[in-house]
Amino acid sequence: MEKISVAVRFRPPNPAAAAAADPSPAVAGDREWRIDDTRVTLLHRSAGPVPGAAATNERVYGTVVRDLIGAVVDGFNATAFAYGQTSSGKTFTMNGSDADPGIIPRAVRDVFDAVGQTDDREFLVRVSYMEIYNEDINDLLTIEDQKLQIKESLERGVYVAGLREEIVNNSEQVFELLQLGEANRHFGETNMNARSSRSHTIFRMVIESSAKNQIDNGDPIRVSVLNLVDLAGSERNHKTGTEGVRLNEAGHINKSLLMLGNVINKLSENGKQRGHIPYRDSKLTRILQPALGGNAKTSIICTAAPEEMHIEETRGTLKFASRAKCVSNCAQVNEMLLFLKRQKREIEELRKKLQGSHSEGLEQVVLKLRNDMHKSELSVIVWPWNLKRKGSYEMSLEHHLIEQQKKLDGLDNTGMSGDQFTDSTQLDSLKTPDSKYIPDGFVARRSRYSNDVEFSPIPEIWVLLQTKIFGRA
Ligand SMILES: Nc1ncnc2c1ncn2[C@@H]1O[C@H](COP(=O)(O)OP(=O)(O)OP(=O)(O)O)[C@@H](O)[C@H]1O
Repeated sequence: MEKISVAVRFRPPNPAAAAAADPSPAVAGDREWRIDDTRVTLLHRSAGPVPGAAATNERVYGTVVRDLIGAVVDGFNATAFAYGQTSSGKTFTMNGSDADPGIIPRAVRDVFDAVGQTDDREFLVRVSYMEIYNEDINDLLTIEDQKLQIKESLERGVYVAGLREEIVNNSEQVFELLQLGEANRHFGETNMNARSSRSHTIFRMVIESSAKNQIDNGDPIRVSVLNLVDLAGSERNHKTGTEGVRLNEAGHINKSLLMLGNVINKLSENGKQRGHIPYRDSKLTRILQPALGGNAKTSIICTAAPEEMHIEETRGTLKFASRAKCVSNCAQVNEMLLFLKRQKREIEELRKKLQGSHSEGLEQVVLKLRNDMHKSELSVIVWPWNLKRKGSYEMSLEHHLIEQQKKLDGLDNTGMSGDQFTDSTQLDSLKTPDSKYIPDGFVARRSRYSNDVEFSPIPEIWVLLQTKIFGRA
C-alpha cells in the first residue's frame, strides 16, 4: 500500500485575472499566504514578508512526478494530475512554456530516456489523448466528435472503446500528436482566464516491454499505463462571468469535480465506514478509477491562486489535498505471462503444421488456429508488440495464413461459419498493425485492484503534513 503523493503549488499573482474577477482596488487584499515547506497559513501583511522559493515546473516535476516515470517503465501504472480552481495554473503545470516545459513534455522525454537506457528489455510505446467535454468523451487525435463510450471487460478492465492509439518511437512523434490534440481540445475565454480549459484532458502512454532474447522461455510481457491529466478548474460564475455555452460547460466541470471530491472523501475515510465508492457517478472518476485507490502510483499537483479574494477556493483546494494524501493505492507490476505462453505455443504449433503438411487437412488446422487466435483478446492486445518483436518471422507466417485463406475461399466457402472464421476485415487487421485494431486500454487483472485505504486522520487544512508546498516567487 502506498499513499498518493500530493504537492500544492501557488501560482504567481495574476493582476489581470484578479482585477477582472474583483474590480475593487484592493485586488490582493490585506492578507497573504505564508508558505513554509509543509504549512500554509493566511496572515496579515504586517506579519512580514512571505517566504517561499520560486516554483518552476522543473522543481514540481522533480518532486512528485519524476519517480513515477521510472516506475512506469518498470511496469507499474502511474497517474499524475493537476487539480485546482480556474486560472490557478493547471495547464501551465502540465504543459508549461518553452522556457520551462511542464510535466507532460518532461515525462515524455524521460520515458524515452529510460527506455533507451534499459538495455535488457525491448519496448513498445503507444499514446492516446482524450478529453471529457460536457460529460462526452472525445478522441483528441481525430477530428470528429465521437462521443466514445466507457466499457468494461474482464480482460481489459475499464476502457474507452474506439480510442485511437498511435505507436510511437521517440519524443518528437509524441509532441506532434500532442500538438494535434491541443488543436482539437476545447478552450474558451472567461473573465478569469483568457484561455480556460473547458474539458478534462487525459494524455495516456501505454508501455509494453519484454526481456530481450527471452521469448522462447515465455518471459512475461509488462504492460503499464501512464495517465497525465489536466483537469478543468472549478469556477464561480460571478467571478468568471460565464453565461450561455460557458455556463453550461462550467456546470459540467463543477459537477464532475464534485464527484472526484466525493470519491477522494470516501477513500480517505475509515475503511469500515466508507462503504460504496461512487466511481460510476462521473466519466472522470470512472476513467481515473485505478489511480484513485487502485492499481497505480498517483501524484496530484494541487494548484492555487494567491490572491485573498480566492480564499474560499484555495481553502477548498487545500482540503482536497489534505484528503487526497490520506488515500492509499496498491500498485503492482503488470505482467502477462500466461497469455504470452499460450500465444507462443499456438504460433509454434501452426509453424510445425505448415512445415509438415501437404494434405487437405491443412485447411482445417489453419481454421482452428485462426479461430483460437481470434477468440483470444489478449493475443490482439499483444499483437503490435509481437509484430515488432518477431518482425519478419511473424509477417511471413501471416502471409502464409492469408494465402491459405485465399485458397480456402476459392475452394469452399460453405464450411466457414461466421463464428468460426474471420472475415476479410479481420484478416486485414492481422496483416498490418493498424492502430484501429489496437485495444484502447491495458489489460488489468482485476483481482489485483484493491480499494483498501490506510486510515489516518485528516489534518487541519492549514497544516498539510508531509505535503510539499511550493510558494510563489
Ligand atoms: N507558475 C506559473 N508561472 C507563470 N505563469 C503562470 C503560472 N501558473 C499559471 N500561470 C499563468 O496564469 C494563467 C492561467 O494559468 P492556466 O491557464 O494554467 O490556469 P488553469 O488552472 O489551467 O485554468 P483553467 O482551469 O481555467 O483552464 C496563464 O496565463 C498561465 O500562463
